[in-house]
Parts: sequence; structure tokens; C-alpha cells
Amino acid sequence: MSDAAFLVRPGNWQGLPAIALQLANGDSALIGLQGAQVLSWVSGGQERLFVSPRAAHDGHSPIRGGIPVCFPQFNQRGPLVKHGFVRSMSWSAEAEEARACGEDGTQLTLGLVDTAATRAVWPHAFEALLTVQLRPGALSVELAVHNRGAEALSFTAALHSYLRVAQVEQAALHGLEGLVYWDAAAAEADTHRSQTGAVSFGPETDRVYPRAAQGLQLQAAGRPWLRIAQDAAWSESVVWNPGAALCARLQDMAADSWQHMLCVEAAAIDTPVVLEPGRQWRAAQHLTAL
Ligand SMILES: O=P(O)(O)OC[C@H]1O[C@H](O)[C@H](O)[C@@H](O)[C@@H]1O
Repeated sequence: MSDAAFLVRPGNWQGLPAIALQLANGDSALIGLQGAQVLSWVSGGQERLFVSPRAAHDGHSPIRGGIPVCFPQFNQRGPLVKHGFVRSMSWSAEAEEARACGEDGTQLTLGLVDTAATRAVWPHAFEALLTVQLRPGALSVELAVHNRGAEALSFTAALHSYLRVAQVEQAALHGLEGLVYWDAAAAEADTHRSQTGAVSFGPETDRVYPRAAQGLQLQAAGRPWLRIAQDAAWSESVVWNPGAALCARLQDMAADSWQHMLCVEAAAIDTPVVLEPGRQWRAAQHLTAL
């Protein structure tokens, strides 16, 4: 489907089905059907997302990079598979369903409903919708969850965005100053610290911050690179970089991959979201190229 402002076509990533969005100004995005995962976002002629050169592409293993959707469980905070099961499932979408967004953008929604396999591990009737909105210089990704069952359900979730940086040790994440975070990489369990100054990277970083209302700014090599904002329903932000040692143990990362990525995740984890029957929850993460 095409008009003057955008072009949408079926595509593929490493042989897996995907949908490609392209704007008249040259910005583009690629969304894989597995996990409704955004796998590329090019703005201003530069790739803004990181995908590992060793990412799995067998059609069901989690893909390391882009924007994985973690649902209905974040990390290992519950009985389900790590980060929930939807990142391994095939979502549905058709290129023809993309529509205009404003005068110069486009948006596409991918959907997933419960199956016998999901009900076997998580006994709920649900619909998840992931809407990707591409506008010149900006990408917004929204997760919506609808409780289609007769009982309340609860979940934790995240948009686990892998941001590309030229060199993470020269990157700085601003906007979290003064907030108290949970330090998951600390040697002692349940360590909380207060953020002083911008977040810098080197050794493993794995932190859960409360959402910063004013948004974040990522500087790369001393220059503004991305603005990152999240709707209030995403109550936390997770900041993750494995550092060299953990990266070496991750089979789907190259030895130097940790230097080229930084995850800033819009998350709802400290207080699980409770959805009554028939109700819908939705929240977006917004990335702006600088
Ligand atoms: O390796 P994955 O299952 O994709 O998880 C990657 C990372 O996700 C989040 O950022 C967590 O805070 C980390 O503890 C975890 O290591």
C-alpha cells in the first residue's frame, strides 16, 4: 500500500516474515511478526536500534535486539518463561492494514490473542495489540492489552528497547538524576541507590528506576542522540547493559556487542497491572531522533 507520504510492504528479516514501513523523508522501520518486534528504525539516515549480529532467527527463540515485547511477565518475576511468552509467538498483521498517521507518518498494528498453548501456562483470554507509529524523526510503540475473559487478570510487561550507540562507554543517559533505583547488578541482594548525575556505562548495568515524568535524553559521543519518553502507565524504566563479562556469556551476542547497545525499557513491573473483565490497558514508549 502506498501514497505520497509512505510506503508499506511485506519484507523479511533473516528469512523471517516482517513488514517494512518507509516515509517520504527516508525514515524507515522494519517489524518482525515474531513477537511484533521492531527490528530496525532508521532516522536521519542512521540506524537507531541495535540487533545482535548473532541474534537467533529460528522463528521462535527470542530475538536479541530491536524492541522485544515482554508480556505477561517481566524477567523472572513469576512462574512463566523469562520475559513472558509473546516474544516467541507469531503475531498477525497485514501490510495493507497500515494507515496514515498525520500528514507525513504511518502506523501499523499487530495483534495476538490467547491460544490453547498460552492458556495452558496462563489461563486467561486476552488480546494484545502492538501499534508502531513512524513519523519523521520519531517512533512510538504502544502495547494495548484487552481482558477478553470473565475474570480479572494481572500482568507485568515491558518494551525492552535495544538502542544503538556507537560506543556505550561514551554514552550518557540523562533525566534519572535524583531517583532511587533497584540495582539488580549489585553483589548484595535488594540494593537500592540514588542516582547522581547521568547514567554512564562500563561494567554490567541492570537497574529499575521509577518513570521520570520529564523523559530522558541519551547522549552518544557527547552529542544528543535520542529523546526517550514513556506514558505514565509504564511506571518504571529499566536500564540494562550487560558489560563485557556477561556479554561474553550470552551466546547470541558478539564479544563486543555490549559496546554498541543500551536497553532503556518502558516497564510496568513493581505493581502488576490488574485488568477487570472487558477492560483495556495501553501505554506507549516514544523515541525521538536528535
Ligand atoms: O536475555 P534476556 O532474557 O533477553 O534478558 C535480558 C535482560 O532483560 C532486562 O533488561 C533485565 O533487567 C535483565 O536482568 C536481563 O538480563
